[in-house]
Amino acid sequence: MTEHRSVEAELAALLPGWLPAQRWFAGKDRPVGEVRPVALTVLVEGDPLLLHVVVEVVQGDRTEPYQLLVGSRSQPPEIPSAAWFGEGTGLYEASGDADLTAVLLDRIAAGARAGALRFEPEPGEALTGGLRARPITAEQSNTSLVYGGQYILKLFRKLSPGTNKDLLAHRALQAAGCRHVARVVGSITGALAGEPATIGMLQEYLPDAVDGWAMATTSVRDLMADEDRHPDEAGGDFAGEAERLGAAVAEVHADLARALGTEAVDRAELDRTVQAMHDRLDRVAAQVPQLAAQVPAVRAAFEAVRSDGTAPGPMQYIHGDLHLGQVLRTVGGWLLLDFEGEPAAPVAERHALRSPLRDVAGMLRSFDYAAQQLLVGRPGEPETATRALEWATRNRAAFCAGYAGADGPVGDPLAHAGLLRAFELDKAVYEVAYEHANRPDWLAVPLAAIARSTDGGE
Ligand SMILES: Nc1ncnc2c1ncn2[C@@H]1O[C@H](COP(=O)(O)OP(=O)(O)O)[C@@H](O)[C@H]1O
Ligand SMILES: O=P(O)(O)O[C@H]1O[C@H](CO)[C@@H](O[C@H]2O[C@H](CO)[C@@H](O)[C@H](O)[C@H]2O)[C@H](O)[C@H]1O
Repeated sequence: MTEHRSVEAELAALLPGWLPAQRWFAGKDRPVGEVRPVALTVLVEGDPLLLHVVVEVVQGDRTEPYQLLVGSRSQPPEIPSAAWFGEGTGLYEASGDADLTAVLLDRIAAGARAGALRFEPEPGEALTGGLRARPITAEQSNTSLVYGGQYILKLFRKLSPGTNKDLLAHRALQAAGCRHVARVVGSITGALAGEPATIGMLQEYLPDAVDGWAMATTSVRDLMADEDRHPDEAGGDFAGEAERLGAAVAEVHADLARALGTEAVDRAELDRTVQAMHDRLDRVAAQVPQLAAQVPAVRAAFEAVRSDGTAPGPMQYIHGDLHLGQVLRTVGGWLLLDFEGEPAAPVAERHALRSPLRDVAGMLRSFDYAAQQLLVGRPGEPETATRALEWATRNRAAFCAGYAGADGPVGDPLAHAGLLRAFELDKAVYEVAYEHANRPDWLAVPLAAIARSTDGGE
């Protein structure tokens, strides 16, 4: 068995090289300096060994805590090579080791404790233990494990003190009787600087659900397969689903407002909102030179919000990073997932009350992405580009109609055109930074959207 002290030293040496390659690592914008293991909890003792480890990642003047599951065993497990922290070290990220991760569900079912970690079922939940887990392979900001097709456990990678917003929003919506979220059945709480901090959320798993991104991009492909048809004539038309999705988002907004409260917007708040959009634009333009040409026009769209006198409706808890990959179509309707907000946003910002129009703007951007992703790496196909725009226009309109019809807190989103446009541009600016750091090939998608919007082309 490896001594835990030497594990700490090995992790401190290996993680600065390993962390930046992880999809869920949120600090890709600057180099990793020191990585300090600050809390080790033994979950499985002996050989194999499973440790829960909290590390502090130092990047210049920024220090952020992340969690890892660290495995070690004399018989190497069958796990992807990328899970090894370094060649020949014997230490690996253990979320893919099904023999070890079973213990997490069992501990939640038992309401167990381990060091500072508290494993708890939600009140009244009787959970089935003894299930093996497989990690979800999709690109994610966190790591999720599916237990026997029954439960899904999300391990939040970047940690923050208090109840994670995803858990908080899910619990509030569930208590409000909302039919558009998956049931929360348990949680894991750790400690950060002596304060409780959510580290995991267990939910019912919906095995037959399909995510909105897969459905929408299938519809786009179907359209492209027949060049004589328009989106409303294609067999795979998505507009009915887009409209139902709009209604689901409006209902979730109404439930969040009822459950967690609202705040009226005054002039000062509107000014802060506009200033925050300018500030983000400054930060992103400094990192991504390709944005430079659009900056003046984007600024003008932000300023128009100040002068056009449209109030963004009451502020409330919102989803915060809504896109087609965050919604699941089940036989019973649409579900919204992952209420954490933008992965890069500081925790106070994620919990801040905001205009629900931001979520509408996020989803409208996503319809644009679903259409434009086909053009990534295929410039110079004007016919395809026109048809992609047609698809996006139809589905964006259907989404807004669904939202308006379900009487969400802002009524008809299109009645707030100036603000909606500003929020969409602000989101696209965020996406420019996101793509620049994570998927440079896709940078053209938000850049083209900004160009279209500021040329008055949308
Ligand atoms: N309750 C669920 N049932 C089925 N699949 C789910 C469920 N919750 C999440 N998923 C799947 O897991 C993926 C990642 O979930 P998400 O909450 O967005 O994690 P992350 O915060 O890591 O992005 C989703 O895109 C979805 O495919
Ligand atoms: O789902 P996450 O919380 O990890 O969100 C991050 O990653 C998303 C990509 O996976 C990113 O979304 C952007 O790309 C999507 C297509 O892949 C598109 O549908 C979204 O509209 C677009 O914003 C998201 O911005 C980021 O926070």
